[in-house]
Amino acid sequence: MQELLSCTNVVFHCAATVRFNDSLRHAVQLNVTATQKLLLMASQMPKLEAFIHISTAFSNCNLQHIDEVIYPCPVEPKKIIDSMEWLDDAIVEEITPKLIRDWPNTYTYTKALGEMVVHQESGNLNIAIVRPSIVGATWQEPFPGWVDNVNGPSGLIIATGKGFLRALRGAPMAVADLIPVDTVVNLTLAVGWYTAVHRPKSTLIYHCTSSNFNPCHWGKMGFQILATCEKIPFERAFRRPYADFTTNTITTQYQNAVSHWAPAIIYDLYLRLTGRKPRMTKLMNRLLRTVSVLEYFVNRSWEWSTNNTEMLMSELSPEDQRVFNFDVRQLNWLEYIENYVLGVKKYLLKEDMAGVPEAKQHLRRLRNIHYLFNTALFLIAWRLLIARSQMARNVWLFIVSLCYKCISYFRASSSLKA
Ligand SMILES: CCCCCCCCCCCCCCCCCCCCCCCCCCCCCC(=O)SCCNC(=O)CCNC(=O)[C@H](O)C(C)(C)COP(=O)(O)OP(=O)(O)OC[C@H]1O[C@@H](n2cnc3c(N)ncnc32)[C@H](O)[C@@H]1OP(=O)(O)O
Ligand SMILES: NC(=O)C1=CN([C@@H]2O[C@H](COP(=O)(O)OP(=O)(O)OC[C@H]3O[C@@H](n4cnc5c(N)ncnc54)[C@H](OP(=O)(O)O)[C@@H]3O)[C@@H](O)[C@H]2O)C=CC1
Repeated sequence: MQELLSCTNVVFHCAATVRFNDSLRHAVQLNVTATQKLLLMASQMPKLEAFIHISTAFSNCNLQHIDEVIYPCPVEPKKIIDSMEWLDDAIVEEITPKLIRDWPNTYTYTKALGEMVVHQESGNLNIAIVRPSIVGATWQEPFPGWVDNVNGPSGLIIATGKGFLRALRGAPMAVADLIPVDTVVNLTLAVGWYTAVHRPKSTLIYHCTSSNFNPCHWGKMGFQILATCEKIPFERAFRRPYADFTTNTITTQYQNAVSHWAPAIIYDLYLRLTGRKPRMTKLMNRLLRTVSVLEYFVNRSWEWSTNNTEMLMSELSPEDQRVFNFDVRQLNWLEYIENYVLGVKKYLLKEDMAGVPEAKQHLRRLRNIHYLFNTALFLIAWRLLIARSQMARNVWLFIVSLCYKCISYFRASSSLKA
């Protein structure tokens, strides 16, 4: 502690819980109280030049247009911190929806409270806040496509590529504000420099977002994910990668029943019959729970102003603009998404490119199974219908006699020609 206090020049405060479903108590402890404690610690660092707090562009996701300012919270963070000390878990759980109001989860809510704490308790510290949007794999450094966790889109890319995720409730034309992690790091370092050297009078907030500079939509992103998974498939896929966006509750429920639950149940039945432990319904349950917490962000578009970020870009020398590049206008989304999917394959799934021919062969086998299964299903349904309905029987007899007549006609005409 003594060494940290006496030697630290710049604090980059990234630690947080990013789980959307964390209990309010835990999220407050990590995202609000810990921020307060770190500020207190920072105030005892004589050599400190700058304190950079990492928040999220979604800390005010209850608003549609978000400026680079701190918005007031409905309840004072100090009151929330105090109440967590004496309320028991059951009561905290009960009052959570009332406290978080129109924030979709405890994560975004406590990140907003964390910003307010930074604002209120900055004292004489030289502070800035960086708000990244949805952090994705690297764009350039150390190499394209590097990723090390399943947060944000990465987990859903795996689920899509492996053929588990077939439908996602989302708006294909909604803005997908993804930002590569190396861009976030470059901007954060540049903010550290600017805050330490220029010492702005007030706390500046920097939006680290892409949509203002180079917008992309979920439809385009989803399309490129599928195209890459088709070109360079993941190994041992459950089904061929195919997915679509659904737009209302009924189609979502239909897709969940037919495309998610039915194959999982059938596969588990097959596992049971072959003496193995069923696992697909459990996995599907987990996937759909994950999808349900993420889909809020795929159904809406936000606008973030980026005046401070643009100002910072113009303050950097041409050499620093190159080294600490955060200008996403140069980013080619299709190339980026392809590298992202390949990065997921390599760094998360630990799959080698040498396995691609076998993975393609596996997809061809899955396609044949799919055709066979559909044909069998159709024949069974048709047989049942014929057994029960006179009209279906008549249609069937009509089709059979028509086929018979056609065959007789072609036979007769070919023997006449001979
Ligand atoms: C007109 C044009 C038409 C065009 C049409 C074209 C059509 C084209 C076709 C469309 C194709 C569609 C393809 C779809 C492709 C998908 C791409 C879309 C992705 C969208 C993603 C949006 C993400 C938005 C995120 C916004 C974030 C805001 C930014 C931030 O500040 S926060 C950081 C982000 N935080 C997270 O992501 C955390 C999320 N995780 C959680 O909240 C929790 O972990 C949980 C998921 C709720 C689960 O919690 P539990 O308590 O149940 O368990 P635990 O946490 O222990 O985890 C259990 C296991 O689950 C794994 N896991 C965790 N997160 C994910 C995840 N994101 N995805 C998958 N799996 C996850 C975790 O690893 C555990 O696994 P285990 O260790 O093996 O048990
Ligand atoms: N991922 C995203 O899309 C976005 C993330 N952010 C923000 O970026 C920051 C980093 O997030 P991300 O990298 O995605 O998340 P991770 O969960 O990967 O990283 C969180 C970090 O916090 C540390 N941490 C968690 N709990 C504690 C604790 N009690 N004491 C000390 N350290 C702790 C973790 O350390 P350890 O590894 O040792 O557990 C880890 O290094 C967060 O502030 C998040 O809000 C903002 C916008 C988007």
